[in-house]
Amino acid sequence: QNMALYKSAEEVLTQVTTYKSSVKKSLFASKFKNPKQLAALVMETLKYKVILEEILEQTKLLKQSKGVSHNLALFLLYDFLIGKGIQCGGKLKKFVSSRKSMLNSAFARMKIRKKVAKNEDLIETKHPLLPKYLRVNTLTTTFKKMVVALEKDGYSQVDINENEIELKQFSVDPDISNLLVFNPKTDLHAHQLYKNGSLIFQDKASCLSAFVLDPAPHTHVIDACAAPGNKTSHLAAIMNNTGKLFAVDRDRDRVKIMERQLQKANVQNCEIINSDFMKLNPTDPKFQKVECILVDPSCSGSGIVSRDLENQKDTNAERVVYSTCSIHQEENEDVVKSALKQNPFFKLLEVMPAWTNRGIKMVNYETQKCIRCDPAVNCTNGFFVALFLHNTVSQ
Ligand SMILES: C[S@@+](CC[C@H](N)C(=O)[O-])C[C@H]1O[C@@H](n2cnc3c(N)ncnc32)[C@H](O)[C@@H]1O
Repeated sequence: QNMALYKSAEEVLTQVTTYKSSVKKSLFASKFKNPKQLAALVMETLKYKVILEEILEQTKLLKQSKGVSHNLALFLLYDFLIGKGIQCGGKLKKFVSSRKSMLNSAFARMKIRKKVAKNEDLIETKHPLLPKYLRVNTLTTTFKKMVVALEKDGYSQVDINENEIELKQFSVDPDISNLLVFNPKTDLHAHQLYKNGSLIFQDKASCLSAFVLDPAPHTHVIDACAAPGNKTSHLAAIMNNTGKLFAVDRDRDRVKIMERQLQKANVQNCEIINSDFMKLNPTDPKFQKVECILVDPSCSGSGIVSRDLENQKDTNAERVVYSTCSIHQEENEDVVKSALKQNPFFKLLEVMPAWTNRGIKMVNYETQKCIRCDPAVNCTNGFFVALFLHNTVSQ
């Protein structure tokens, strides 16, 4: 009895760790008869996940288990060591109780090592700090001038792992041009180079969208969900203020912020359009030369991409980037799949082949051509980027 509790918790965690859903959504979708009990077990176990993983590793528990998965073992360990005790009988209870002393002593050793008396003190509340990324705005300065200015100010350029950068040091990002990496505690908000628009705070993940779209100089580009304009000014920098940028956003307040930001960044090739992108008329003559579109919506629940791409039957769009700051498959690969289904005249192009963290492969769809970012793996915020190319365009 109550074996179903652990099995349901295992299902929830598997959904979450394979990026299929969020904790809340998969708890909600679970059919387990006592949702409160399930939620409590899942949430409590997640709090201790890091140390439970350590115990799993040290005791090599999974090597001795038949039919107990990694995720299931986490819940059993939580309940046995920290929670209410194992809440079921049968195989699972036996699995744990026959290893009682080994587990208890591994847990005791860990507490001594970490110098904690209470279980609560084992909870990892601190997320690892991400490095601070600043993009050099080539519309107001050059990369060389920026390096000289920073060095003059006591910063030294280093060539080390992004996690090891100290205060007053910076490195050049190996993937994205004109991106500098600083220690997480660096604060340049009061610095002249930030105030005059030469340095723009922009996480590496967020720089990937414009970098991947990579519009050639003189092209016409739509940034469909543009405010507050970080990617817009990045696009303008890549195009060196040539061609034409349409920065669209439906939120008036955010558009106002964008106006200021674009001015500060010396963006000169941009027309701001305060509108729902879906309501734009794709046959409007002013969009006829549009070749590239960047879609960076706050939430893809609206299925915005599929319809965006459909709209493009009437324009000349060749390259479309879809990016999100979500790690969930339903907002990423699932959206890409349905966009491709509805728009067979677009195909996926491989984004940054050397990037190892790829999109989740889906049957019949090459979603591994997309890329993902993960705080733990890539030292950036969570992110997803897909690049679509019109079939008629050669790569
Ligand atoms: C993630 S933010 C964009 C961030 C921006 N690309 C940047 O890098 O600074 C999403 C934006 O999409 C806008 N948005 C969402 N749906 C939209 C739609 N249908 N038409 C226009 N803007 C939309 C929101 O108002 C919000 O400002």
